[in-house]
Amino acid sequence: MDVSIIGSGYVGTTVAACFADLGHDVVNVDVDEATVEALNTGDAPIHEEGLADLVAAHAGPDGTGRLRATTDYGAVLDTDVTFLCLPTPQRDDGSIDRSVVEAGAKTLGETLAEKDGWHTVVVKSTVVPGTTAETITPLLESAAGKTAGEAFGVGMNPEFLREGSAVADFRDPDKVVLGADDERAREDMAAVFAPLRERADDPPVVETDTKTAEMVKYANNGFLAAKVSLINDIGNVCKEFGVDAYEVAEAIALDDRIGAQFLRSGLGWGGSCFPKDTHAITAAATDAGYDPAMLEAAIAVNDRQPERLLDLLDEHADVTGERVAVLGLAFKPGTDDVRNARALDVIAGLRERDADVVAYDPVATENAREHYPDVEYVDAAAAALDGAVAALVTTDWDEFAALDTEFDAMDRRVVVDGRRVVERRDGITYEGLTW
Ligand SMILES: NC(=O)c1ccc[n+]([C@@H]2O[C@H](COP(=O)([O-])OP(=O)(O)OC[C@H]3O[C@@H](n4cnc5c(N)ncnc54)[C@H](O)[C@@H]3O)[C@@H](O)[C@H]2O)c1
Ligand SMILES: O=c1ccn([C@@H]2O[C@H](COP(=O)(O)OP(=O)(O)O[C@H]3O[C@H](CO)[C@@H](O)[C@H](O)[C@H]3O)[C@@H](O)[C@H]2O)c(=O)[nH]1
Repeated sequence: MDVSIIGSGYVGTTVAACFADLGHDVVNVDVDEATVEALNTGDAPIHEEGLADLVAAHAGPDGTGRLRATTDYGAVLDTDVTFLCLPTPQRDDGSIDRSVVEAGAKTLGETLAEKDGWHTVVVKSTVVPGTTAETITPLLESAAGKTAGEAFGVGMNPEFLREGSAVADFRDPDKVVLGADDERAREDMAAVFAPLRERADDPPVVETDTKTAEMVKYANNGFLAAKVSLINDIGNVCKEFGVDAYEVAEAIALDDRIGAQFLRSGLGWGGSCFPKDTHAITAAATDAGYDPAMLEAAIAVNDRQPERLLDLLDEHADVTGERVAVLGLAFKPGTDDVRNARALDVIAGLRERDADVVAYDPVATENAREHYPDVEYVDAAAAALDGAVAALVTTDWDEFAALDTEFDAMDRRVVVDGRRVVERRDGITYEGLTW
């Protein structure tokens, strides 16, 4: 099929490259010229495992020609289905900012005014329940001067990929959720996903309406964020009793009803999704008249983990005017993304204590520099540890587990681990956040 993707960020680029790989002809539309140029030369505009190879295979001069990019919305006219993959960030009050996705829908609608024949628009952005039917569809209708269900169809297909394993997640999904308010839109979405179903060994497909599909996405992220907050809450209790939360987690994971995933306690969740999505659904629920106590508690527990790490540091070192190493800047390993990274909160706390922060991350330094330009960034963990009075472990990169004699270069060997990466050992004053 001919597929267009509006927005070529983490989701749009991954989905576009994967759709091209499934045999579709795909065009990415993005307002950012550098992104478009990168794709058209066969380069991935973002860092994701396996994405560079896929983009090189299908875009650029040496590609199959099945993937291209443009800044011109007119490109959607030659396609059958358009996926909206535009950002839906958080406003200051926590609620969802729909301005970009609305602007994109309006331009798309104006473009579809010129389309002869049927077209299906699929919202892939994460939007609060009701947005597709009550905001996007009317916007498309008024901009196109056409009626949904007659001239075009609208669907909602939430995305569950994780950063760092986005391509693998897309190729082997736990489920595909197809929300539609009319049958033809549903058929078009099913046709786009048909080759994936074949290749991925028939993952479960949930067919529903757009509002339920929207809610499934928030329920998924809310549940996972709350699961991590619950294990963090339990971990904090464990720490009070001198019990190892990881040993406890291993035992409870044997109960099938609990499961083994998302039980790594520590510094908490960051990233571009859990923080904004828990806030957005909490704000939307409150607005609708319901107080979502569990989701609010999940956010509250998460917000205090960085300060708990710093409290542990205070027990072992006065860091005023002292060099402190921060190991890890990305919100999780495998990505250069620092959006809502817990490390940024930890750095803020260290600066409040007038510490000299020296930070290291294998790939996220440049992104962190935008937040803290005057922090000292080094290109190896050993260089960060050299002369430091304490080290804080803030991202669970594998390479931190291999650190050993590098600790000898510290001025005082205090290690406060927020991610359970470093082994407790002789010669080091070691504190784990929940163990
Ligand atoms: N990042 C993830 O892991 C992830 C996973 C699942 C769902 N989501 C959801 O998917 C949506 C997109 O997220 P993302 O992380 O890919 O965003 P992103 O910020 O990485 O990318 C958005 C892209 O849209 C482009 N853009 C902005 N305005 C535009 C416009 N008017 N027309 C065309 N292009 C425009 C930007 O230049 C950028 O390339 C969000 O709703 C997010 O919550 C994200
Ligand atoms: O046991 C765990 C698991 C995760 N985390 C933290 O939780 C955050 C989120 O991790 P993860 O879910 O792996 O990454 P994301 O890329 O943010 O993916 C989430 O957010 C995406 C955007 O909505 C969804 O598509 C994914 O399904 C959902 O997992 C990170 O800070 C992790 O360090 C923990 O602290 N302990």
